[in-house]
Amino acid sequence: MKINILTLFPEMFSGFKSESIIGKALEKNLLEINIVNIREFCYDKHKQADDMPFGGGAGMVMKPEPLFRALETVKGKVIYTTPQGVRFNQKLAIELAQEEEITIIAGHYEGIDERVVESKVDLEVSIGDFVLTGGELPAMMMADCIARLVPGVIKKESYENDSFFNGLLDYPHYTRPAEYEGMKVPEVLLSGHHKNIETWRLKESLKRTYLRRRDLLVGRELSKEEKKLLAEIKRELGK
Ligand SMILES: CN(C)c1ccccc1CNc1ccc(C(N)=O)cn1
Repeated sequence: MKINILTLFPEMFSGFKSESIIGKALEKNLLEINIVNIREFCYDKHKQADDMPFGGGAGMVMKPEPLFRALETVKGKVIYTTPQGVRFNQKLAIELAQEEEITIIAGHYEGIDERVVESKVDLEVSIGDFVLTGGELPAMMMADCIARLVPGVIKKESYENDSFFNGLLDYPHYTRPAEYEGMKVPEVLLSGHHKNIETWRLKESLKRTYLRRRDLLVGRELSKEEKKLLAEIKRELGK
């Protein structure tokens, strides 16, 4: 899979590409992340990437020419990160991870000229209802979320236990020491009894989802076991 990111600030992506899981995945050529510097496509003397808005008003708008030129050099579905977009989520990440190549435009200033959106952008995506100085962090977040779904980037087991993978929030995690500052790890996790551990984890996931994100339970089919555990949870909570 290849992810192109068009940006005026390529240096923002150097750590993202060199460190940790993404860094290793790129080393192993499991995927490709191609950072395209929009500035290189500004052919005028002052390399102007933005200009004043027609109709007046504060702020600047990213010029269409450099973006059209930069888009000529990449392929795949074109995504534009903007507060006006559809909400990014794991489901969309999974869909995008099926693509051979995608291109993400990281906007700046007040955004990009609408003619680029109308004629080149396939999907406007928002990572949440808040405003950032630029689209680079949203682009990085989306690339991270999509990259970890590419086979080989993370171990299959941990992907299968992802929050949202089974439609529930994740269960609590513990590691050594077994007791710290007087706080003990739940006994069942030390028992080596895999079935009991699996049941405890499922119940904790259900409890957390029920308490923190009951909306996630609305659209979700519950297995017989999950229904039983949820009934236990409600009794225990006295709700
Ligand atoms: C400057 N702004 C407001 C802007 C306006 C239009 C496009 C891009 C930007 C860059 N900023 C962004 C981008 C995305 C998100 C998001 N929620 O996904 C938040 N902020």
